[in-house]
Amino acid sequence: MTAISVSHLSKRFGSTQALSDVGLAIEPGEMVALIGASGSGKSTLIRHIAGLETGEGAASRVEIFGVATQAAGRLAKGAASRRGDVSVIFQQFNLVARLSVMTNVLIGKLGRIPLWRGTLALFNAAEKAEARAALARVGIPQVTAQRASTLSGGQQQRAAIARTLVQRSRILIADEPIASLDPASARRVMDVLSDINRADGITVLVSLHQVEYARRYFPRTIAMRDGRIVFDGPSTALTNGFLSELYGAASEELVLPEAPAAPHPATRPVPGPRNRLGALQTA
Ligand SMILES: Nc1ncnc2c1ncn2[C@@H]1O[C@H](COP(=O)(O)OP(=O)(O)OP(=O)(O)O)[C@@H](O)[C@H]1O
Repeated sequence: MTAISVSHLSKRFGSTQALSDVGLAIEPGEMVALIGASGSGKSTLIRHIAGLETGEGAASRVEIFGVATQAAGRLAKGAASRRGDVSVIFQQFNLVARLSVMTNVLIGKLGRIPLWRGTLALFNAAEKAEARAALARVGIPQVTAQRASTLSGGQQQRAAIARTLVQRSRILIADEPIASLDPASARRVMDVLSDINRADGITVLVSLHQVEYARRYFPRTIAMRDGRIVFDGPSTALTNGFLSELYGAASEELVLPEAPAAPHPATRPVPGPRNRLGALQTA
């Protein structure tokens, strides 16, 4: 059964056509990159898949594991119960700053931020052990008792991933999770996402600006431009030459300057000097 199915999804904001007849299908256990220049519609598509917005048009439809979460511009009955299957990590605002990391992770058990905020008393020992194990799994066991506001950007992303593990969602969607991270932190976050995809079979969809990360970590890439999907296939096909064909001048936003048009740079060093994150070093 398909994990994420989107068909004929369109969305307009005023005069901006943010999504135009978008269709895609992602199978369980896939790890898929969603790339595109700024404003191409990545976040809007993610919000629709997550059930945070509804599309337009009689034929528009989003299904999660075969169950419609929205159709013809309306949230479907039972959509709320499907939300637990999908965790979304945003670039910022993933954690409640003044709560401990532990509490933030345990919030995954509730699926929402509790009104009572700030107490661990409602969780039992097994749940706390699960949260600790999740934090160890993402490589930050030492921050368990710290306030979320004290974490670095990369640690915040990893704590958000730990919360997803505790929530036991079958689909993890991350919207630009590495956009504001230094290259080493970005790689750690990507390594954690790869690990939970491979080891736990969690379906992972990640939006990115930088195609180098898509090539390195994702077997499949979906590329958007002006609200449309312009490519959906193996990331190895996204050579710099092909990206230039797809995006024209906008490809500069996606490709490291001077990066080689290698089919799979994971096997080759990338000598590109800097992108907006800084120097991207090879692993
Ligand atoms: N709530 C909104 N109101 C008006 N316009 C919006 C709204 N949300 C998105 N848009 C517009 O829709 C288009 C797609 O935006 P979206 O945020 O999906 O792009 P994106 O690919 O995620 O960009 P970025 O990489 O910069 O985050 C943009 O032109 C944006 O300005």
